[in-house]
Amino acid sequence: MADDFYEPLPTAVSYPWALLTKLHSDLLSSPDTVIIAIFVTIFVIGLTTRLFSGSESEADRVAGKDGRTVWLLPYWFPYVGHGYQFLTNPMKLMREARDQSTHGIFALNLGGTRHNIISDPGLVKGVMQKKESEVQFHPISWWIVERFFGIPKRAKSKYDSNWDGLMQPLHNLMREPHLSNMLKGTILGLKTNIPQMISFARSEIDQQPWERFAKAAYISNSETEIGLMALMRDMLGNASVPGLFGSALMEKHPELLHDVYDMDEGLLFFLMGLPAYTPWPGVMKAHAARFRLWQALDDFQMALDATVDDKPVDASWGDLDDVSELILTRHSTFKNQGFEVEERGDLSILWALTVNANLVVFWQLLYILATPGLLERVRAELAPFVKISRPESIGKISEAPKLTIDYEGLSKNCHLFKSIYFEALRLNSQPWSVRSLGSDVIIPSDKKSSNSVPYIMHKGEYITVPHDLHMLDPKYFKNPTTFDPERFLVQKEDGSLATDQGTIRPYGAGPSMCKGRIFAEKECLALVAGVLMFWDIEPADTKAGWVIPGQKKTTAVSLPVKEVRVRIRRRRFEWEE
Ligand code: HEM
Repeated sequence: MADDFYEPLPTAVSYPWALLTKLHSDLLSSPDTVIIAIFVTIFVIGLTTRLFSGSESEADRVAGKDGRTVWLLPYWFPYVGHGYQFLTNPMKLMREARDQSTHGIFALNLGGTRHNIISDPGLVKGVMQKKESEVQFHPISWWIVERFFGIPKRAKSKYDSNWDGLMQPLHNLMREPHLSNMLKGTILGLKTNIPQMISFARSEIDQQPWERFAKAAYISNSETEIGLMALMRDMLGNASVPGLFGSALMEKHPELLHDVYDMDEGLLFFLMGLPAYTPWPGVMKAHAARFRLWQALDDFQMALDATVDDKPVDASWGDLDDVSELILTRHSTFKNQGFEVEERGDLSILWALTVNANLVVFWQLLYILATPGLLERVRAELAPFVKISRPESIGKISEAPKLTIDYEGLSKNCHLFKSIYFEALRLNSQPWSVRSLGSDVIIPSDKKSSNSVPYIMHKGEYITVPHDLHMLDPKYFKNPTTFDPERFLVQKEDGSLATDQGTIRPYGAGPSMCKGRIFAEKECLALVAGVLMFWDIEPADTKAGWVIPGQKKTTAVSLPVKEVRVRIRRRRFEWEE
């Protein structure tokens, strides 16, 4: 029989400990309380981490020099740090931190690694002037090349020993006479394609490839409805890819550009190392696109090998005599230095050539069309440099009018038009420069900058410069999210106008800065100028008028969240009046 009178003797343990033990055993005695216990534990860990994780910027010394440590933003969970907020809304996190930091510099903990984030242009300059042995780009570059472009690991030593040889033709993109040589094909493509941009054909089979991808809808023999983003994106790609890689590659692989876009949308998945079978939307699509791109480019490299060796080449490749100096020089390094076909990384060139510039042209054009009164001013500025001449005609049949574009003249003399290009880049690009630290460093600020404080960072940490953080900073740009066509116009001492890019860095910074930036500027200006002078464009929804869509952030230049449908007609030229 149970002893109803039995009571345990009080134990001698201290009161708080007994209370905690009792609380713990009470909590675990029912399933609901297990859940509560988990939440309480998470809350306690979060609160403790939040209280002790941040660190103020303090005076420090490295290699005999004085400086300050970087302020670390407090976070809620150990190891994860700011990782969750960074993945879900990096700009919100960084904008708020930037606004709280004294000198446009702060640190985040991302998965256990410390990232020093810089937006102050003076400090950015200081970082970019450091030697590669201290502030390193190479390890990051190889990581991207391997993970994103899928270059096999085994090729690393070949890339290490041939890095300069492979980069040289890219540096040539910024030097004459190479630049003009390499631009020739693209400009020729634009001059040919712009007058034929719209076919006014009812049937898809008779439409241009860019019209099909942009979902052209026949309205009449002189008017078409079409998606502006998809149209502009492919118009540039259909000139620049044949311009550098020769015309056969895209003729044989008409889906090539769209495979690049699909692969680009999977950038994060590739960098996270997700395999193709990961059950997550977009992963398989990105892998499949990358696979097809490698197949196309491997075939292309084999055709170049055979041409150089005077061996038979599949007739569909033609004689490949329109492949640019850039691609041929890299091919000769790949071939002569024993790179296997599957190790040759020109996918990176194809990607860099197409993903950013192809979207900038859409934003440039849209801003010009959507801003009241701007189109007329721009057309007046462009008129001396874009000429459209009467076509040859035999009887009633006539060719398309001929277009000539003085692309040098556009860059040198069309200041309003160029200011709009910079403004489109400022508003819609999110270029980042990332470095790892090979030793403890002290980052000085630019002497001209208002901030003269040098900062100390330690070996193993990272420096990340999200240039958009500066490009949208109200301290530097008035009404930073509003399009201002004249933002980059300056008046010279003699009263004439010029364009000044100022402190924006849409092409990144330092030694890794975009090698295609001059090429990009010229092709973007040429396409938009040609289209504006040749075609009349109106919003498809005349009631709603022009609407600038929100931005979907990508690797560097944003996509619109929604396509902009427009109606296009050919302009009437003076000989038709
Ligand atoms: C408006 C269009 C373009 C924009 C906004 C742009 C932007 C960028 C950015 C942000 C970077 C990384 C910079 C860094 O790490 O600091 C980059 C790198 C690069 N871009 Fe561009 N780019 C454009 C067009 C082009 C074109 C047309 C080419 C021609 C092939 C090109 C070739 C390259 C190359 C080769 C690199 C790698 C440079 C290196 O690692 O040394 N880009 N670009």
